[in-house]
Amino acid sequence: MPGQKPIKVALLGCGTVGTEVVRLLTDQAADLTARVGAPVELAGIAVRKPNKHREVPAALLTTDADALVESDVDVVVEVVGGIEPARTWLVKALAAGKSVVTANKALLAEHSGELFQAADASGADLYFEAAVAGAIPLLRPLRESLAGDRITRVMGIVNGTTNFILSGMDSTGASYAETLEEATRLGYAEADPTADVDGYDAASKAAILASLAFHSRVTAADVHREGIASVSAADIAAAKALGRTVKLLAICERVTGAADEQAGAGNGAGESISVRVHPAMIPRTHPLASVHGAFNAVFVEADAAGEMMFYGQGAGGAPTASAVVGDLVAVARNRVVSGRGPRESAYAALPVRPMGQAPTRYHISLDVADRPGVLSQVAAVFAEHDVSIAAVRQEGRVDDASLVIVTHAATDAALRSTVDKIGGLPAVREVVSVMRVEGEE
Ligand SMILES: NC(=O)C1=CN([C@@H]2O[C@H](COP(=O)(O)OP(=O)(O)OC[C@H]3O[C@@H](n4cnc5c(N)ncnc54)[C@H](O)[C@@H]3O)[C@@H](O)[C@H]2O)C=CC1
Ligand SMILES: N[C@@H](CC=O)C(=O)O
Ligand code: NA
Repeated sequence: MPGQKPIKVALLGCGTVGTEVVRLLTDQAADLTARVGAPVELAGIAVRKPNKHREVPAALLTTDADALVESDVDVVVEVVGGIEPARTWLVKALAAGKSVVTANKALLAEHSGELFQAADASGADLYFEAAVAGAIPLLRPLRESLAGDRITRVMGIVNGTTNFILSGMDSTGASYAETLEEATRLGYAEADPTADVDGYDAASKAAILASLAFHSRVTAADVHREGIASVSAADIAAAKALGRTVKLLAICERVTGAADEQAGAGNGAGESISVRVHPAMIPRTHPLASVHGAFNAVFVEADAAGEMMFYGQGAGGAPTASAVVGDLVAVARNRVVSGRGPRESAYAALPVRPMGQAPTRYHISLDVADRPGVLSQVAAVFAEHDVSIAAVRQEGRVDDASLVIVTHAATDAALRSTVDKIGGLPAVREVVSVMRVEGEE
């Protein structure tokens, strides 16, 4: 490409991901030039403390991110994280016609409308493959490859830190604190790991996935969220005893039917969506059960394509940088040919169903008095709430018994009321574990 004007890039942030972005841009410079059709040139790297970045060229470092965004760059790559000042930088860059590549799921899950509007107004590109499931190509397949199909469900493990913790607790019996410390050391956890363990990170990713899958604008506030802090060793043991394991799942489903309209949740065409993040027991034979450590995996179901599974590294500096640089190549190539990538597609505007109306299944483990009639008392409470029982297992001990009940699908509200009432029965000594069950009929 002799004589071809370089594509100038501003890099905002140089931490776990940013350092690897610089390394890939340096190591792969010749190949990237060939793929883009022009050299890709780092014009500057905005950091907070330049003396802490000996691994990148000192001449490129600046503490003035605003000036770098306003300079004559073509693309702004943001790997700082958080809402502000990232939001202001990116809106400014897009408004000025600069393309943006970001890994910032928290920002996209709250402000994608504003960012896409700014991109549309100026004709710039907004790409964010790294924001969900790190290295795994997932958003581009949803936005582009499956654009001709009708997606019905997206379900997966999208947070590496919590999967690392849950797999560790399941396989080695390591403590929660030990595994979290290790995940932070390996660069998987967010700057504030409560975003991971409390499910905020997965909820942001679920919002992004649901928006793309269902052509609707879903924000993090629309996502029902439960983290893993309440998952106990007893839950893991109860799961194991029944051939199951516990995973933090992000589930985005298209829900159809007259029930939606009756509940005032539909869109007039009988469709709504359910978007939720919570721990769930899945069978050990389910493909998601074999996803260990910080790996991510996402199942996508579509009418014509059927079932697909995307699997790979969802966190860590180098894997995430792979997705960032892949997006950078795409937006740079678009600029070379004066083209544009796909825009936001939120035309379907499907409403999000409240969690209370979402159909789920429960696994309930109880410590009960071992005397005649207890099982029928418990069963009566299920019947009263119209919750159907799929399986019961009872193991007697000297003067008490362990009772495990698995339900059929029922609304979350009905299941919660059932568990509350059962906990108050005199014959029930303790509700040992309550967890949703996914991945089985
Ligand atoms: N680490 C991972 O595995 C993944 C991270 N991400 C996302 O990538 C982004 C970056 O993550 P990490 O690299 O892990 O974070 P990090 O905390 O390692 O790096 C962020 C960098 O931004 C710098 N920074 C903060 N405020 C700044 C400011 N005002 N001006 C200039 N620089 C500033 C910090 O000093 C730090 O070096 C986040 O949005 C994160 O959610 C996405 C997927 C995976
Ligand atoms: N903290 C996140 C990093 C990637 O998004 C995770 O643990 O998955
Ligand atoms: Na990805």
